[in-house]
Amino acid sequence: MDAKNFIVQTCKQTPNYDLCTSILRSDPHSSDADVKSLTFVMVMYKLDQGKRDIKPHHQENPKQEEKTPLSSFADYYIAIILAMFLKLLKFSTKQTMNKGAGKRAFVTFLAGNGDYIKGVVGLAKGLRKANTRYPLMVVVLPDVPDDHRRILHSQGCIVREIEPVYPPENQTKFVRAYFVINYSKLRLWELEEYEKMMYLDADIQVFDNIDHLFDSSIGYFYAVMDCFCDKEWRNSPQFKIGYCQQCPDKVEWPADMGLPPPSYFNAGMFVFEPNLITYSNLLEALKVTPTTSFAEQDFLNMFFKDVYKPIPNVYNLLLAMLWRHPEKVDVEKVKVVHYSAEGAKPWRYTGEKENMEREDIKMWVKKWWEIYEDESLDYENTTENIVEEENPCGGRGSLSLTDNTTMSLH
Ligand SMILES: O=c1ccn([C@@H]2O[C@H](COP(=O)(O)OP(=O)(O)O)[C@@H](O)[C@H]2O)c(=O)[nH]1
Ligand SMILES: OC[C@H]1O[C@H](O[C@@H]2[C@@H](O)[C@H](O)[C@@H](O)[C@H](O)[C@@H]2O)[C@H](O)[C@@H](O)[C@H]1O
Repeated sequence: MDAKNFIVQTCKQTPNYDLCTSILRSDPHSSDADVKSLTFVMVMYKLDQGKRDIKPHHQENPKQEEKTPLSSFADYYIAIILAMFLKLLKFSTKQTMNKGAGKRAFVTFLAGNGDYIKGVVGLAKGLRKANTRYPLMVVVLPDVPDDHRRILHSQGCIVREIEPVYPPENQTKFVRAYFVINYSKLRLWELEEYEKMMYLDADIQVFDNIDHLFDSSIGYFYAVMDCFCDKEWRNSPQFKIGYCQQCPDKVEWPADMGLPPPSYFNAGMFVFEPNLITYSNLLEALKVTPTTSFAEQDFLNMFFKDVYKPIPNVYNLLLAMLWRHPEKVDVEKVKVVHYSAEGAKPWRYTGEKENMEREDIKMWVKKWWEIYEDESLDYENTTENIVEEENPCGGRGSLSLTDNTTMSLH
């Protein structure tokens, strides 16, 4: 924000906009000042003006009775100015603090003009039903059509366009060709206006409030451990020897293969802190990292391996766990379901694919549809979209000397 606009924005918070802007613009120091400096300019002007106002009445040798009223007036005058200073300082601190401090949001990713839009709408309604306090941002690639964007807006989503991120040219075939678009998830770290975010794939549904995950300690990357048992892992050393991190004692990792792989997370759900330095490091690392079967998921596991903290699978139940590791699943406690198994996408579900005829799969698909089709969960039918009453006092941060700012000069 340029200095001129900064002065305008700052002076809008004071009781006398015109006086404020004329004072600040008259001082050469204002050209590149921040709010605190602008406040200082204001205070010094007022104090100086106050002395001038008082001076003409001030005789060379004021009579004693005159001196007392004048000095008490000066004290009162200074009290007003300093009260303004403190209020403006508090306002400016809040402004500084607002840059990402405390701001939180869920975020999902949408690419193409296909049917994943239904997944995002379902997710938006599920989060609403779970009474989350936080908004859902949808980062969209340029190929997401306007009508899909309109749908997202109509469901109360924050829609943010991002440019795709592509990995270096490489011969590796991804397990699914479209996984190449998932490298665009790296743009999430650019969202520095937020202090902490929770990423959720569009094929995820949230059935219970998980806001508490935002309170996790900073400096770590939180996600649920994945499973290596699906045939899509057939080219991996883990799959070839029947090893899975979900049951490390079932098939021990052979000593002659070195150390077992570090804990590996599913990249369909994670809690992270947007940060431009991390973002830059991610893009730099991507340039020199050969691509692998699970695309950005493999890359993110490599990049965050030293700060990754596994969280319980109730926060991202991969449906394949129901038949791969049923002993690790407590259905009653599940909060988040990830419809990642082949044939499990609710909006495409036919029940024909392997394991899709299971009763528990049918139950989870039915629960997804119940939310998706619940019109009471549409943004337009909820109280969220009632515009907040304009603050009769002129909005947040308005500077008013009548505020209960008490100050002692002693
Ligand atoms: O055509 C597509 C394919 C994928 N995605 C996004 O990429 C995520 C990961 O893809 P997918 O869910 O198919 O992977 P899975 O979790 O099933 O492995 C999806 O959830 C969507 O958010 C998308 O927006 N459009
Ligand atoms: O681009 C790689 C993807 O890798 C992950 O999906 C995989 C993973 O879960 C495997 O373990 C399963 O076997 C497989 O079916 C599934 O597609 C993420 O869910 C997705 O968001 C995305 O990062």
